[in-house]
Amino acid sequence: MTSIAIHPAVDSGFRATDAAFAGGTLVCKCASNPVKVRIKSDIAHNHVCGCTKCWKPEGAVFSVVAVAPTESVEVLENSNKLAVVDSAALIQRHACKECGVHMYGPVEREHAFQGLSFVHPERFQEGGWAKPGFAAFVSSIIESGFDPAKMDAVRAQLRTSGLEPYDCLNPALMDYIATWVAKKSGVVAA
Ligand SMILES: N[C@@H](CCC(=O)N[C@@H](CSCO)C(=O)NCC(=O)O)C(=O)O
Ligand SMILES: [Zn+2]
Ligand SMILES: [Zn+2]
Repeated sequence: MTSIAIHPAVDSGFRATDAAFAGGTLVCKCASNPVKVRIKSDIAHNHVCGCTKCWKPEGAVFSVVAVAPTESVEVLENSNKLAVVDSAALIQRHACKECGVHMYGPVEREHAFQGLSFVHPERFQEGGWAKPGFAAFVSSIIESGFDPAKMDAVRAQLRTSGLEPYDCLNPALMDYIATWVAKKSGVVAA
């Protein structure tokens, strides 16, 4: 059976991870004057995402995306090349206007993820970051034109790569969001 191009970092086997990884510098794809963004802490909840909004490298069906505290994010170079993709979205994805890479996406609105920024660790110039732990928004790949008849094959391939498929986020994050909502509404004590 032909395999599906999930994402280059997944399909080629993950690079070694380093428990001591404490951030690095994200670099866009521009050959000259690349945007550089420093992440001054480790990333968390790294996952592959099939949603239509996350940036994916050429040919990939999924993105690889994680979070870091927004206070750990600092644009180092060429900030003039950055623009927000969709100012109405929860995640304010700051993309390079020339090469299209999403460099960081802070959540500023009142939400369980407020204070976190979404980043694509494959753009770290350093190795060592934690590999993705699950697959999110898998059914959403159909919204980008993926053949619905191949969804069983996609989910099987994700599982083979150690990425349990979910059609939203994983249970830990969904429980985290629901707990935040329950505390905000008062049905659970804050
Ligand atoms: N079916 C939609 C889903 C889009 C979506 O909700 N994406 C998630 C995950 S992004 C990284 O995990 C999300 O939280 N989006 C918030 C936002 O994009 O601001 C689609 O595919 O478009
Ligand atoms: Zn660029
Ligand atoms: Zn996404």
